[in-house]
Amino acid sequence: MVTTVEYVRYRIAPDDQQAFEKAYAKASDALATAPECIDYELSHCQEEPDRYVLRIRWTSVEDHLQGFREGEHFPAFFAAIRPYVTAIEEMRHYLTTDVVGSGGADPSGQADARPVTDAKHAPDAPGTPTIHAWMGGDTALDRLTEVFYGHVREDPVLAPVFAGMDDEHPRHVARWLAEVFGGPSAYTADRGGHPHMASRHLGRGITEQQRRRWTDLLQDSADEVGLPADPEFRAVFLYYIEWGTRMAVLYSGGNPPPVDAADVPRWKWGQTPPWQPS
Ligand code: HEM
Repeated sequence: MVTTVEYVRYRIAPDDQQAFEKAYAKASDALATAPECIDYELSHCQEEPDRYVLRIRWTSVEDHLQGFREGEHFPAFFAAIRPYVTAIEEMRHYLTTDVVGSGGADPSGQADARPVTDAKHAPDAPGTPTIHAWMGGDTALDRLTEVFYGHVREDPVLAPVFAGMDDEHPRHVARWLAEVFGGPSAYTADRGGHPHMASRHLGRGITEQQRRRWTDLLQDSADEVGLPADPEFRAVFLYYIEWGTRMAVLYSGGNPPPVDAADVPRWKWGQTPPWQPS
């Protein structure tokens, strides 16, 4: 399928690069919720470190220029990146050609590439709502984690593990889950991203019994707050939760994976895209 890809090339001085990346982490909230944006990626040049390339896949050039630019998400996006507009060297739309494919590298051979990142998940079809949007966005996630950690505090298996829990913990986990499920990158921008999340589990020695209770209570809470109950959503939700809790156990154990090895994983619908009447 032919797709519209926008490339924006920037030259950013070393002193401005941290602020630039932070600005884009903020701006990406708008991209993550814009129905015209399929996905995006900001890359930093290895040979010439003052160069960056932003790649955005749009549902069409018109959807970008009319839909997004004239829509509700653009003001926040532009406010974040406005200081860098003069640093743009090229901004163009390209159409993909038939030359596309995967390389010969074996992803499973990159054992240390854990935890998985986008690279292992095929993108959703254009126009598919994000999992985050499907489940009701940040409001639904806040409600979910509030109810869930309420149960955790009362649970004989989990209460001791969370005895020192910060009152803000439910909100932080909600922001993490939002990012995993294709919503805003607030956890990365404000909370330290994957390294912070992973390091919060180090040395905790989470047992299988605790892990299983965590997943059970989260699913009970999903029912209680009325998250969508369709098979496709619940399958992909549990896919992440099962993987995430098992990763938490690995991080909490004696030989944890490196905490800074990855970005926040971005879950896609995969085998079970949402069923929508045609
Ligand atoms: C999908 C599974 C999981 C996710 C997404 C998750 C998410 C998180 C996040 C984002 C934090 C850091 C919050 C912050 O920014 O401060 C955190 C901390 C923590 N997690 Fe997990 N976690 C998962 C599984 C588990 C499991 C299975 C346990 C134990 C049974 C656990 C125990 C803890 C504890 C004790 C903390 C520190 C809480 C505090 O002191 O405030 N996590 N988790």
